[in-house]
Amino acid sequence: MHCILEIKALNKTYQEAYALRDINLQIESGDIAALIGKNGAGKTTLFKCITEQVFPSAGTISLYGRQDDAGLRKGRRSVGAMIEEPAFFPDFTARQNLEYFRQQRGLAGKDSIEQALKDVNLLHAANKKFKAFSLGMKQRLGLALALMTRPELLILDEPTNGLDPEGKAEIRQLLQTLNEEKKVTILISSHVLSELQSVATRYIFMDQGKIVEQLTAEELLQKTRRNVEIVVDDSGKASTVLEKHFPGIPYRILPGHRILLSGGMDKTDQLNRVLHAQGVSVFSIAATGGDLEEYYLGLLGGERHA
Ligand SMILES: Nc1ncnc2c1ncn2[C@@H]1O[C@H](COP(=O)(O)OP(=O)(O)OP(=O)(O)O)[C@@H](O)[C@H]1O
Repeated sequence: MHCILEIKALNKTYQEAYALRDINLQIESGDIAALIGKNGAGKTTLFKCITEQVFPSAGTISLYGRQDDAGLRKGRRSVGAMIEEPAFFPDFTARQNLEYFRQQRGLAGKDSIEQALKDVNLLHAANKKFKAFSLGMKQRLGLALALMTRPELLILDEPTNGLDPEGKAEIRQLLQTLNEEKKVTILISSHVLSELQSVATRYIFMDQGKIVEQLTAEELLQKTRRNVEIVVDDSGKASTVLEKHFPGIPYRILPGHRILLSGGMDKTDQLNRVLHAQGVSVFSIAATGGDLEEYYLGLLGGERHA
């Protein structure tokens, strides 16, 4: 693991209004870092600063340890981005569209087109006109364009926006494959936490231009783990033991000899020991993951997303 991107004390103002305020951030190679925040939180502006589509008002950006102009220019060649919808030509095929951008951007090697189409599972539709694509296919073609430079860091601004659940799952699967097999580090934004929770390794929560919290996926899970589920041979006997020895922990008996405790995360060893000592066989005892969406709403407020 090494640091690919480092941002220090970054500010961006538009007509004196802060779009970004004192952003400090590090992205390590191998991360799938999810930038989560409501509309207007500053996600797109941050991405545009990294890709030099807008200029920061203050602060520094380093790519691969370099923040000088030449170093940043070199580093940006290893960054692929899909920030706003690329303006594909409706009457061009997928392949023709990519060829147009390959020439426009002066990218070497036509094989980059085939590889990018393959990476996003669009080879079968390479000769289909863009206007005949579904929204999910359009998004994947945008992703292919971002992948044509074989980036080490991929920046994606709400790539699942407007997609149906199947389209969202497809993009998630693609990102996971790119990350695991091609070792692409990914910085991705969304305003829906639940969309990213199965793939992200790190969460960066933004609100009103500021980073309000940064957590690894593991830390987020720890924070939201509240319940303990126990599987026993005899739930009736187990409930008697719980009431006698752990009167402060509310519980519910579930089908399949399961008992769900509201709390007790710090007492799993003790629970195990006491139940065994009282003649109850414990087959498993585990913390259950909490509701990450709830955590996000608690942190940032706002509406619940599906
Ligand atoms: N070109 C601009 N001129 C003036 N203000 C801008 C400009 N671009 C963005 N802003 C403002 O900066 C703030 C951050 O916007 P930004 O688009 O970065 O948020 P976001 O988190 O990406 O939101 P969304 O989820 O809606 O894309 C907002 O208040 C927005 O109105």
